[in-house]
Amino acid sequence: APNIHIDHMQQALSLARESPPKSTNYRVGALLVDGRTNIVLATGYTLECKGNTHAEQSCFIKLAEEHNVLEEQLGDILPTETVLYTTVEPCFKRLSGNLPCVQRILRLGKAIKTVYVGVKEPEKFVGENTGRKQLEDAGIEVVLVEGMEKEILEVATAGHVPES
Ligand SMILES: Nc1nc(=O)c(N)c(NC[C@H](O)[C@H](O)[C@H](O)COP(=O)(O)O)[nH]1
Ligand SMILES: [Zn+2]
Repeated sequence: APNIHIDHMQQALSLARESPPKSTNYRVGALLVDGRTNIVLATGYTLECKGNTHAEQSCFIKLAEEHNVLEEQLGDILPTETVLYTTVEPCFKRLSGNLPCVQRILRLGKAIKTVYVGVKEPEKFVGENTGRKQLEDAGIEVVLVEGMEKEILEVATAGHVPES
């Protein structure tokens, strides 16, 4: 039977393929979905929105613009069972120093209850990603969607120089 989570993760992977390759980040795709209706509320990919933006962040920026609110006010707008799909798990630290997506998700915890991820973040940039525990400690469920790891990582690292 078609798995709705695989369907959404495949859609997120298609979005990731739109991201311009860069050696200092990953090409990621993300979706915000209404968990009750499975309606897609927003899509995003790395560097979609202006500046050095992440896929998850681009979803939030676009929705905030659409509803004419600040990003941190989206908790009042989003359905209370909102689900985030992201091909690579949300960042907990960014080498750029920009606000990590785990923090962006935590402040929307009133609405975002579940995060589906395609792969854990590789340790290349910031070592082990400890974001999953931060989300779970805040009552946000993090679920690994299995089976797409290889293609997600190929897309994510397309901008990287092959390891010598
Ligand atoms: N989940 C996730 N979505 C993204 O859209 C993206 N690019 C990353 N990447 C995580 C990686 O740790 C950071 O890209 C580096 O730490 C560099 O930080 P910047 O991206 O320059 O802020 N992770
Ligand atoms: Zn991020």
